[in-house]
Amino acid sequence: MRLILIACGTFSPPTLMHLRMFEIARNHLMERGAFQVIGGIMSPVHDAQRKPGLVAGTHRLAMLRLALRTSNWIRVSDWELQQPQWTPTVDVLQYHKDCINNVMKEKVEGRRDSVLPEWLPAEVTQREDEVHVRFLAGADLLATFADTQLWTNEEVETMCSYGLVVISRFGSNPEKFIFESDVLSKYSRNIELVTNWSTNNLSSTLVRRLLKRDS
Ligand SMILES: Nc1ncnc2c1ncn2[C@@H]1O[C@H](COP(=O)(O)OP(=O)(O)OP(=O)(O)O)[C@@H](O)[C@H]1O
Ligand SMILES: NC(=O)c1ccc[n+]([C@@H]2O[C@H](COP(=O)(O)O)[C@@H](O)[C@H]2O)c1
Repeated sequence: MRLILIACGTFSPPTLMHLRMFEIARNHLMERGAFQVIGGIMSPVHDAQRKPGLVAGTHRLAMLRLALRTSNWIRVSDWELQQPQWTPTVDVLQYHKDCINNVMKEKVEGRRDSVLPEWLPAEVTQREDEVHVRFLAGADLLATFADTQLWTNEEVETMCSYGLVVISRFGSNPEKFIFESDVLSKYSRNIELVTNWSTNNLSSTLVRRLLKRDS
């Protein structure tokens, strides 16, 4: 099964752990044998999210591009930043999935109408079998699914239908969290939990704090 992993987040700033998250997920899925991870997408959130410490999207995009210079499979998508306002994550997944399907359809029909986006892996058009999109997140983001102020039940269901790949994070207990959520339990087969054995509590918040102190 061909798969593209997409991670949405603030990336303010991007850290080594954001990149490690992709590598850990891809290694795990490839070892399982059933998946061929053909690409990774990092989608920085719109400035309208207004989270404290969120630097301007142009800077976050530039930092992500620099961070991903040496990666041959993870790319940045600026689609969220280009929108007039914040986009719910289900729509971000839908947009990228539709775009992949369109490009594949054009290839099958011998057309080349659309300009290929920078985040689209070349492998997409090399075969005709479906490319699945899965949401990649740390366990702390999964935990926010319980907050009905942030996510509706329908959104959580849609996210689970795409499939989730969740990387363990210090202080989070995703197994317990899934068990305690009716929706997540229902879709537990679509949630791939991956243990990060080289635990590292690096976060953008910590980097911002240290930078502010010049340390
Ligand atoms: N150390 C880590 N281990 C596992 N996942 C991580 C780690 N750091 C970030 N992530 C994941 O990366 C994604 C994007 O994170 P985001 O930039 O939104 O927040 P953050 O890195 O936790 O930063 P902040 O400290 O500003 O909240 C999320 O899914 C988050 O769970
Ligand atoms: N309902 C939603 O679609 C929803 C809710 C909360 C966070 N998110 C996304 O999760 C990512 C991380 O956001 P926070 O940094 O606020 O946890 C962002 O990309 C944000 O857009 C989406």
